[in-house]
Amino acid sequence: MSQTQTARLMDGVGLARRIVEETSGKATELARRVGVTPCLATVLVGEDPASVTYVRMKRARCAKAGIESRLVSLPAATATAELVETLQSLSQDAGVHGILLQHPVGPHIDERAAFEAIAPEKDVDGVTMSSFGAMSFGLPGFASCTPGGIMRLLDEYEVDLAGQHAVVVGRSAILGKPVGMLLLARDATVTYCHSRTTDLAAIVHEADIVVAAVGRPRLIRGEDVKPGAVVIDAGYNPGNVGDVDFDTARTRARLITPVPGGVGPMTIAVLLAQTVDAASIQLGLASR
Ligand SMILES: Nc1nc(=O)c2c([nH]1)NC[C@@H]1CN(c3ccc(C(=O)N[C@@H](CCC(=O)O)C(=O)O)cc3)C=[N+]21
Repeated sequence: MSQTQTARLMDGVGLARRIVEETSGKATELARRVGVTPCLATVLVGEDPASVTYVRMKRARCAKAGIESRLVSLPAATATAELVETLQSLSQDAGVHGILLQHPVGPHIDERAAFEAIAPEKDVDGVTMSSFGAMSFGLPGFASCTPGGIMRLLDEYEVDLAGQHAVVVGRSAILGKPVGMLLLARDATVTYCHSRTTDLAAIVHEADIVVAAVGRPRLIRGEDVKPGAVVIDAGYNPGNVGDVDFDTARTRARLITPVPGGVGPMTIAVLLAQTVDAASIQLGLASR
């Protein structure tokens, strides 16, 4: 008899919806108490079609949640100094509670310098060194949205992390690296893999939890997955294709996130939640 198992899906759409509803309630309460609508400023450099789509999705979700969204569109040729000035002025604008600089910004811009121009208290996307450091040390601050969303999904499905081997494939500043730190903070045993890793498949095969975050379509295949593992696909390749070969991986995994409908909606939900939290803190209605 064939023993093909099918993983349970981790539903990012449903959980994101609940987080956005709760966030919307908090935004309404804030407006009622102090007459202020939480405001997220999104800075977009250039007109990369994928970025334009993501920014549109984020703004639509803000509107639904009662969050004001301010779009600052800059030409692709914008210099680092100009972008830094824009982010500094948004950082000083009392009407703006959260700032998101859409990544990537183009090769001629020093993206790190730009991120660092975001005031930590408005860094609702968790991209600054200050946010990364705070998160790594377990201090108050905002986590990067995708890592934050992944942790909420793992908690929703009651995945035990302590002592478990978590393999993170990818080491980007706002996804792979921080999700590894969050898993470590929960006592997982964390291995980072990346483009220079020798025998990726063998390491992934040892994982109780796999987080795929490299931007290589369907890199992680079913045969690489240890039977019973939890598979989180944080890839967002063109055409809504993840970093995991879903059809083969789901026959071995215990739990798996689909793309679309897994990590993506959670990223936006965490962004909105952190924007309202930032507003509450800035308005003196909550502490860090
Ligand atoms: N500073 C910065 N912060 C980010 O968080 C950030 C960024 N830059 N640059 C680009 C990536 C990508 N990203 C996604 C967000 C939502 C979906 C999402 O919701 N996707 C839907 C499908 C999308 C659709 O329906 O077309 C899903 O997976 O179900 C995907 C990708 C955030 N990013």
